[in-house]
Amino acid sequence: MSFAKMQGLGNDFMVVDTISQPVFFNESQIKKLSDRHFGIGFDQLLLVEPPQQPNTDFHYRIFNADGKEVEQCGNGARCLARFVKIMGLTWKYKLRISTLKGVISARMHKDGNVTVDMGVPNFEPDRIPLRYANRELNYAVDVDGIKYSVGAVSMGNPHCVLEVDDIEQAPVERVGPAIGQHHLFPQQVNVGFMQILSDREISLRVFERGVGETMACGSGACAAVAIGQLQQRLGSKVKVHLPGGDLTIDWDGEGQPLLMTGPAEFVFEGQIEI
Ligand SMILES: N[C@@H](CCC[C@H](N)C(=O)O)C(=O)O
Repeated sequence: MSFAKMQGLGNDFMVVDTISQPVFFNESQIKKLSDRHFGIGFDQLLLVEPPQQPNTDFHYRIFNADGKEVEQCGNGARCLARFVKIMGLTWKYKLRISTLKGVISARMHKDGNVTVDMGVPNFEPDRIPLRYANRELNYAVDVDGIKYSVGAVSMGNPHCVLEVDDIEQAPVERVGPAIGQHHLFPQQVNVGFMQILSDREISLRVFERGVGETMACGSGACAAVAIGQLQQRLGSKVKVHLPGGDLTIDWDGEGQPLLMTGPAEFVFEGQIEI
């Protein structure tokens, strides 16, 4: 089976074209392949499938390194758009791609950057899902007797965001997994730690569900900007500094889709027997 290794700001992917080579991966195969010592090594496996809905070009499936299928991956969407172009699966520069949670669209720029319309964020607790009766700007989440105040949103996948004073000192490895698996989030949650630098610039680290801390999280960047803007701390165009590099997020406010722009790079291709 042929695959490509791709990365978007260091969030890395194994990408497989299942249109020309029908393949199936089970959870334990994905876990093994994602291993950075015994496998290929990646944060997510991305599968390109034939379109399943009218007016779409491809269907896109996403699996975390732990082998579980998820709904959304922003950095992956940019890589997938470049993959189908590089592999000659399309001649288009604008694509509509269905995922588990809806349709996203991607536009490729001449400089190699890709803009993805990540859809309209949903702040209703039952859609995140989050076990709180009413929608609030901040929710209290108790971890070992300490109450953390978090904003929460669904970008198709669940996110919560905590504000920190110093991104370098953020307790990502300690608090990330505790909130990520907190009973208030029945499907677990991606946990973002955001330092607001100005109304148009933030630093962000994300402890991703099913992976751990990654170099970048595209849907996490969208979540942080949406939450920061609703709290009236951020403007409509925000540069997000992640450990692996920068994304630009544009958002015109509630009810509007978020646009994410950033790079997507092909690293190498290979063949494996599965
Ligand atoms: N890295 C991604 C998000 C991947 C999925 C996430 N770990 C989840 O479980 O929801 C991104 O760039 O958005």
